Amino acid sequence: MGDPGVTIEFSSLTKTFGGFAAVNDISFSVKPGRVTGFLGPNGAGKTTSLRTLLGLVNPTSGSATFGGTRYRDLPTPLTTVGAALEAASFHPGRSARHHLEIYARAAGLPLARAREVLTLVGLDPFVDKRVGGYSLGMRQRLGLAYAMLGDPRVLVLDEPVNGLDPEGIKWIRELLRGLAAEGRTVLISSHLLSEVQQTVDDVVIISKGEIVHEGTLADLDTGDQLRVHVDSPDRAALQAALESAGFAFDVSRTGFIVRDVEPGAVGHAAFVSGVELHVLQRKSSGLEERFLSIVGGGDVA
Ligand SMILES: Nc1ncnc2c1ncn2[C@@H]1O[C@H](COP(=O)(O)OP(=O)(O)OP(=O)(O)O)[C@@H](O)[C@H]1O
Repeated sequence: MGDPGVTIEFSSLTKTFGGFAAVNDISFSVKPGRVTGFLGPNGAGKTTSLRTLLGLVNPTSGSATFGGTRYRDLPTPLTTVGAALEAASFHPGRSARHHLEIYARAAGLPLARAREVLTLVGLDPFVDKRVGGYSLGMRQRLGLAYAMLGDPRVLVLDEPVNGLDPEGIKWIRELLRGLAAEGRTVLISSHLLSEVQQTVDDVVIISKGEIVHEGTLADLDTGDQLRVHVDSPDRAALQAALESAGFAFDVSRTGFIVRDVEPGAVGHAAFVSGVELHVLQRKSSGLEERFLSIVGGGDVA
């Protein structure tokens, strides 16, 4: 795109509703050229943060800006920021093309742009169908088409993967990665890390209105704890072997989960104690588990 791109800045943003802090003093930035996942359980404060960013809610204190400019002060909002906050907010009686032509006209864009973005999101066969008959996944695509209308440098999408089938998830992943590769800033929210983990470069995790983690997806991965599942026909002997090796472990229904060691070390400890093993396995990456441990289970609304 040949420009430096736009950084989204949340700076000490707080939003209270009648004394309750839905968002409490959050600060983070979202860089251009990357897809950033804004993650947290239901009720964590994601939507409130995004609505404040888009000027739909006034902050109690602090700010959320696009390179220092508030949404409402942007000279041409539709060509700077494309947003999709709710999948279901389109009039059911109108067609997708009708909707987008109205928005295109209001923004002074060529009407043909409506058809172009509908084609981009794969709704071409349905452009003249009433939106009322659309599935949730189709409404998601329509929301994305609306967001893309002004060919914006920034995309802000609330739960864009929700309602999409596996093929749709793969499609949106490729689309968003392509848009970021063009130097755009892409911010997407989700309550599940697993839903967006193949899409995002960076993650910002919010829980109970506060930022509890900010970094690359890779940071989150390497922070993962190494765990080994081990079991023996003689569990008492295995437990004694683990204790004498000084390992930290938990007893599980299916044996023992040993923490912070390689499988080889566990196997060796069993071998020197003469204990037969029938399970010796590194536990899977557990990125989602790490996410859940960071959000501390969160208050699920
Ligand atoms: N207008 C409002 N008045 C009072 N409380 C609100 C209002 N909007 C949000 N809240 C509360 O603020 C908290 C954060 O809500 P928010 O919708 O931002 O969370 P979220 O992370 O987007 O969750 P979800 O994924 O369920 O939308 C919740 O406890 C919610 O009940």
